[in-house]
Amino acid sequence: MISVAQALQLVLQHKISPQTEEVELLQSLGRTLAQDVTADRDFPPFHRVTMDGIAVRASDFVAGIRAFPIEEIHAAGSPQKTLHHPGHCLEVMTGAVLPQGTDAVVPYEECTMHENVATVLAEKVRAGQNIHPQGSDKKAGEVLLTSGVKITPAILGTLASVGYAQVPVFQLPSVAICSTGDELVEVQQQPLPHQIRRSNAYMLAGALQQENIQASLFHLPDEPAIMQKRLAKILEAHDVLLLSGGVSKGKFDFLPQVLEELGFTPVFHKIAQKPGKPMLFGTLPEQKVVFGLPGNPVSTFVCYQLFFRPWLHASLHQDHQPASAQLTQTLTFKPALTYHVPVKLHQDQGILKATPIPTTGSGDLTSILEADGLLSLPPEQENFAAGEAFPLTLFT
Ligand SMILES: Nc1nc2c(c(=O)[nH]1)N[C@H]1C(S)=C(S)[C@@H](COP(=O)(O)OP(=O)(O)OC[C@H]3O[C@@H](n4cnc5c(N)ncnc54)[C@H](O)[C@@H]3O)O[C@H]1N2
Ligand code: MOO
Ligand SMILES: [Mg+2]
Repeated sequence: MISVAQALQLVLQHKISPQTEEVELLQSLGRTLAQDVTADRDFPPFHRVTMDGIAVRASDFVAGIRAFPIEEIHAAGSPQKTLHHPGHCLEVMTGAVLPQGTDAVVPYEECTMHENVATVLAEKVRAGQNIHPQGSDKKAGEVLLTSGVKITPAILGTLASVGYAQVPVFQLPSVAICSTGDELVEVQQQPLPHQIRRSNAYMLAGALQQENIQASLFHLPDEPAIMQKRLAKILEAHDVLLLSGGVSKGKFDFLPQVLEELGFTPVFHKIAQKPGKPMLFGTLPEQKVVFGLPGNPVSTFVCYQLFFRPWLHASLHQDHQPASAQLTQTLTFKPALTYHVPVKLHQDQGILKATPIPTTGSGDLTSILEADGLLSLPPEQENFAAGEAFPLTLFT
């Protein structure tokens, strides 16, 4: 059986290379930028006044002048004005272009204004004060955003400031989520005593919505001929199959065989991990990718977080930041499997601490309600001490 690290490496080797598309600025939130973005002009584009007050020459103040006749009032949004006479000033508003011939702004709070003369009360006025110099944040042509970043509200603002009404982003794959199993009924149905509702499909659809992907939902009965026919149809319109259930050893776990008949090339089946051991991964003709997630709800979720999400982010050229956290209590786990423990996180004196959430196993969906992520305890160890740090996967 392959290790978690080997499985991840194989999954990442099958990342796709999406095309780019342009979307409207507001539609780009949460998407992945597909191009570097440079400053179209200096940031700020002019010497920007940062306080409402008067603009003067600092040398006039140093020479002893305190009463400055006001030549004009200069609002933000007006073209640059000029100071015509030494010893005079202009009233200026925050956001205005610093008037030519001035080099300091004294706020109203440090002046008295009387009959068109501003008297400076401050003890000091130095050149450059209350001015945001042109190009001091970024110079025209400098890279502001790099391709591969996930677009946040701050990035939206930056894109707006450089004129991106349309934003180049990577196209998202079209994903079909298929639940399998004759014990499953629709959410609105009242299950019979031997049935359950097909919750995995919605959990996966929700996780994908957080990635801006609107997946299509399907259900396959445990009947190979019907499964094959439906999957062939589903594959006509989708790049990725996210399957839940039907991949283990059961007499009705038909997926591996059905996929094979559709031209499936398995990359791996089974990973040395708990939960999620029976996971199946492979490809279909036309570069389609199949994730066969084990049906137990926690296994489904864990395999989504540990393998599908990194695959998606790598395909979209997004960076991945490895994380870790310290166990707060001692654990023992003997099988030679990576043990993914759902944990609740907290900070303690700047250190991220992870407390395992009690669970009855991978069928216990409620165990991940409280969880912030998974701590992955390595297979070569049996005892895990409080205070030891392990790799952490944060849930979305
Ligand atoms: N003899 C063995 N039996 C099992 C093994 C094994 O190695 N040898 N592995 C166990 C592990 S671990 C898991 S995980 C499961 C995986 O099973 P499948 O992927 O085949 O999934 P199913 O058999 O279809 O279902 C398992 C379980 O999950 C429930 N389920 C399935 N789909 C949904 C859904 N959409 N929403 C909610 N719950 C769902 C299903 O009712 C079953 O209870 O196999 C073990 N067995
Ligand atoms: O390992 Mo299974 O994935 O625990 O239920
Ligand atoms: Mg099964």
